[in-house]
Amino acid sequence: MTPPPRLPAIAVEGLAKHYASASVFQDVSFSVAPGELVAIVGESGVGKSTLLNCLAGLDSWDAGRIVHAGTDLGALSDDQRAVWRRAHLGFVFQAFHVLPHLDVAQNVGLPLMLLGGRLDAAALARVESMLDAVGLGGLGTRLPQQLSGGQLQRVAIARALVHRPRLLLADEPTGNLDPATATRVMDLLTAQAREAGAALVLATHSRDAARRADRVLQLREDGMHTP
Ligand SMILES: Nc1ncnc2c1ncn2[C@@H]1O[C@H](COP(=O)(O)OP(=O)(O)OP(=O)(O)O)[C@@H](O)[C@H]1O
Repeated sequence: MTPPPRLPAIAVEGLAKHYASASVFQDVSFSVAPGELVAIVGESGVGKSTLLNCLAGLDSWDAGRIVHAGTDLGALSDDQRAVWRRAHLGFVFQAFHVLPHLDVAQNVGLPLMLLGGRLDAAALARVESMLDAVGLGGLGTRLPQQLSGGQLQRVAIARALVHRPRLLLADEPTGNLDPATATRVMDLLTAQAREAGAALVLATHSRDAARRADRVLQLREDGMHTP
C-alpha cells in the first residue's frame, strides 16, 4: 500500500500584503515540503521580512492563504496563533533578539518554559544538549552581554530548535556577522534543521547562504519566481 501523501510544511496561495495604500507584494504562492530547506532572495524592500512575519502569524495579510501542515493560519485567533507558534515554530532573527536579563541557558530554555511552565530535569538536559550542539557548552550561566555576535546567533539557533519545531523561519540570520562566523552559523543552522527534520525557510541576501538550500525562490512584487 502506498503511504498517504505528506502535507506540505507550508502552503501559501495568492498571498497579498500592503501597508496603507502601498502594496508590498501580491499573488505570492509557494510550498515547502517537510524537512526541505528553502532560501528566499529578493531586492531590499521587496518584502522578505514581511513575508516571514506573515508565515509566523506575527503580521496580517490582505488576501490569500497560509496553511502549515494542514493548519490554516488565517482561521486561527491571535491567541490560537500564539499557541501554534509556541508548539510548532522556531524563529531566528537577524538581530538575535535574546533577552538581556536572562542567562544563556534561560534564553535557550524559554520555548520549553512557555510550553511546560517550568524547566524540569528533562528540559534542563535538553537545553544542555542544545548548548553543546551549537558549541556553547559551559556558557549557560553567562549573560548575553558577555557573548560575541556569533555566539549570540548560536544562542538564537539553539532557542529556535530546543522545542523540536517542525518549522523554522530565519530572517537574515547572518546579516550581522563577519564572513567566517556567518559560514559557521549557517553550517550549524542547516545541520540542526536537517537533523531535526524541520522545514527551514531562510530569507537572505547572501549567495553563500542561498547555495546551501534545496531550492531558491525569488520574491518580487508580483509574486514568487524561480531565479
Ligand atoms: N510597519 C510598516 N509600515 C509601513 N511600511 C512598512 C512596514 N514594515 C515594512 N514596510 C515596508 O514594506 C516593504 C517591505 O519591507 P521588508 O522589511 O519586508 O523588506 P525586505 O525584503 O525584508 O528588505 P531587506 O532585504 O532590506 O531587509 C518596504 O518597502 C518597507 O518600507
